[in-house]
Amino acid sequence: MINIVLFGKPGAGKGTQAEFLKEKYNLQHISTGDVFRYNLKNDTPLGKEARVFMDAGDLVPDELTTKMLIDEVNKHLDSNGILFDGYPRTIGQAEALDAFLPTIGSKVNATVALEADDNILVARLLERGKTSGRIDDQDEEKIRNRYQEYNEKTAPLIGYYKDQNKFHAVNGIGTIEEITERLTAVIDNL
Ligand SMILES: Nc1ncnc2c1ncn2[C@@H]1O[C@H](COP(=O)(O)OP(=O)(O)O)[C@@H](O)[C@H]1O
Repeated sequence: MINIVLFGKPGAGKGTQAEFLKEKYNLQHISTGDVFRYNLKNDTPLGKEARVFMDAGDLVPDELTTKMLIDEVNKHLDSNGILFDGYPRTIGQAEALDAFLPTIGSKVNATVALEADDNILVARLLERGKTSGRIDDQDEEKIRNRYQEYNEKTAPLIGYYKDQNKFHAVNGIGTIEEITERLTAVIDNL
């Protein structure tokens, strides 16, 4: 398996790029945000637990998130590899992933980050909020809170993966095609 972590702030374009990368490299795309939203919509026990955190723009606690993630990975053990989108988002989650993947004979091969300026990203999210129906995209305060969560809890992962020589960053500003090309240039060189 080749496992790639797609990394970036809220609104950086991870979901958009994941659609292209999963096709190109025949990877299974796992978006924790999408799995949570599915559970919210269907009002499952997991959805009920996650809702209060998600609606506020807070991270869902690690234990709940990691359990869900492992369940998802276990559904796709026969895949060519996994494109992780939205996980890990804390050092605890990264450590959990590094503990879990070897148990299925696998590892994180690389982390690829989409970089963009906060002001551009906040504007993108507010625009998305007009049509997506996502509560967490409709209120600037909730968006700012997601950035605070990112800065406090997720940004330290850059150092975590740099220490493992697995961190690659690309410029996330440009057309969708330009950014896909930058990402594929990195992945093709792994
Ligand atoms: N790995 C994770 N750990 C904790 N919470 C998560 C994780 N992934 C998603 N969530 C929850 O789902 C929400 C939406 O996730 P996502 O669609 O990836 O958001 P964004 O567009 O902000 O990057 C997050 O704000 C958070 O509440």
